[in-house]
Amino acid sequence: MAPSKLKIALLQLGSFPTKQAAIANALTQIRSAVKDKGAKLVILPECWNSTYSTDEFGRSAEKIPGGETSLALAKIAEELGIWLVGGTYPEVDAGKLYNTCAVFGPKGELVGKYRKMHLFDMDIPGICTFSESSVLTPGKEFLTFSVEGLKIGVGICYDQRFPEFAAVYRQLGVDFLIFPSAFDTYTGPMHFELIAQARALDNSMFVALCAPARDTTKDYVAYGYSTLCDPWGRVLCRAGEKPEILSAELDLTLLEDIKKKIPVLKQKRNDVYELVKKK
Ligand SMILES: NC(=O)CC(=O)C(=O)O
Repeated sequence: MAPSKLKIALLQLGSFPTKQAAIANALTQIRSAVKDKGAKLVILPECWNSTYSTDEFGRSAEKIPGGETSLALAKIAEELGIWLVGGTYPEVDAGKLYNTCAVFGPKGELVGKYRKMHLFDMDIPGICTFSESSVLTPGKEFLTFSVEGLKIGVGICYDQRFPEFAAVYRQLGVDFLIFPSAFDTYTGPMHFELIAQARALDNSMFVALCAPARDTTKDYVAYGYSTLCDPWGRVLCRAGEKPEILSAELDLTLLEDIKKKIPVLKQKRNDVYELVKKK
């Protein structure tokens, strides 16, 4: 029988002047999440090993697998025997750049990679203008994997704004949707927690948003406030602005509980409307 609990940790990582220093810090935090908090699944934030900027993507991009970040993450996943959702770092493949999340299993194997599907093109004059689509190529593939019977899906930050995206993962049988994320300090307070709760409740699933810590010396100031919601849409825990290990135990019995008590997933009117995943 599949276990009814799963210990996880969201690492809200601070920023560092070099990629090597960011990797060294991530390895220290991963060890602590596993050894001190007992996490079996560890999640890293969006763009945790470089500056989040369109100029930087090309400079720090690497091959996945094979690049230095992937090698370090694969090694620590194997050493600790954990599942590791490696946050995101820029990937280069056949001359194209992607914002990619690599997932590693307990033998250090690459379980799969997910490339951000919806690129972050926001224009709020005087506050935040960002155009990922000016340098990045969007992904097209969903990524799912299972940990102790729990089916998990991966999205990245801006993807969470698209309800259909999470609904497709629901159709694929996903019960835990993970988004490495880096909202800014304008949209973060308005939308971050609201979206996490909405996606969790819409789909009767756990939702984790794992963000970098706030660093006000950067051009793009990440909001922080990594958040975990349960299938009832309740916030189970949230971080503050600073670096933090946010650890939690998922009570997997809540999945069946809400599906039984509020059976909206069974009551979709597919005779009237329908969501279709292409391919
Ligand atoms: N950084 C993102 O991809 C998205 C974001 O910050 C927002 O939607 O707001």
